[in-house]
Amino acid sequence: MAALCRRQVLLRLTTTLKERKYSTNAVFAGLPSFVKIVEVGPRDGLQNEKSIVPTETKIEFVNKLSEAGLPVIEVTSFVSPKWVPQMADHTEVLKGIKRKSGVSYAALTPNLKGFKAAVEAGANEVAIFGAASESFSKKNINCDIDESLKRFEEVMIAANETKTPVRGYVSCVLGCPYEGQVNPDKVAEKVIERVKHDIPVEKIAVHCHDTYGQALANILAALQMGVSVVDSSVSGLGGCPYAKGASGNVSTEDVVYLMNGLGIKTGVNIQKLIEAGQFISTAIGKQTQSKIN
Ligand SMILES: CC(C)(COP(=O)([O-])OP(=O)([O-])OC[C@H]1O[C@@H](n2cnc3c(N)ncnc32)[C@H](O)[C@@H]1OP(=O)([O-])[O-])[C@@H](O)C(=O)NCCC(=O)NCCSC(=O)C[C@@](C)(O)CC(=O)[O-]
Repeated sequence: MAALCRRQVLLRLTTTLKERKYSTNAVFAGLPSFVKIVEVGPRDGLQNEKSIVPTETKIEFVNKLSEAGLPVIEVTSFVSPKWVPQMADHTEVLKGIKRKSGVSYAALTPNLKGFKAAVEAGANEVAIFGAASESFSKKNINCDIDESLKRFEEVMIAANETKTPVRGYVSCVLGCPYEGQVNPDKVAEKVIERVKHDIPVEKIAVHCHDTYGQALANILAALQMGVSVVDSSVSGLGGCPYAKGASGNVSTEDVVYLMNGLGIKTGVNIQKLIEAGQFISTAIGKQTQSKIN
């Protein structure tokens, strides 16, 4: 009897979530009322594509994402073209996009050389990217963690001078494709709870790939811990060329659908987002990984 009641409650909740696609009331107490979505599709999504996506296609893709209402779009990366040929047209893409007021156009910068080029090309913000795993750090940026921190310090000093906002990625906080489990002392077992002691929770973002189908569950858990910035990639594009076996990011369409269901605002127009996803999926000849299309 009790089990039946629970099922009925769950069914009702599921139906309510579907009906409340555009609701403004948070269904669960304690969740943020607004979530900032950082769209990483043009960078994280396309960096792993085997054939080079034409620059014009990338520009149109970014423009469609801007029109969908995404507040931050990670457009490209200023990394070595020998390491990631797909991002070699970073400057042309950043200079070619139609900038929408209020949108921040971001770029990944592994070192000072990348930072200078990104700012010169018009990046509004940059991202440095380290790892909690020595193996991944070496595979991805060809140096150990200590050396990477020295490079990031140089970027931070330069960014301070130009007043460029910097975001910092820490890869592999929940596990490494080369080392497996990551030492909890390096990141802390309940990572958000631990990191919250040192960094205000509003400065923390989650960036989930969906390799094991756990991304949405992890995002919801993060929101319940006070996080309100979520990275995602339209159509679930992507993966990292230096992370063996990593699948694409959680799809932006799925994240926005979840937020709509929970009554959390994002400012994103889901229909335009779906169209942007269809555009890029067709352009690269891949099926969308999103459930919402
Ligand atoms: C970091 C480096 C550059 C070190 O690469 P390196 O070979 O050790 O660099 P180096 O300092 O020895 O220099 C070698 C050559 O690279 C050049 N170089 C040096 N820096 C740059 C630069 N910024 N842009 C362009 N060229 C650069 C430099 O000028 C030199 O040129 P050469 O004299 O041989 O002609 C390289 O390892 C690299 O580019 N790695 C990037 C790998 C990458 O982009 N991975 C994917 C992004 S990370 C990711 O996806 C994870 C994330 C962020 O999404 C979070 C998550 O999901 O976990």
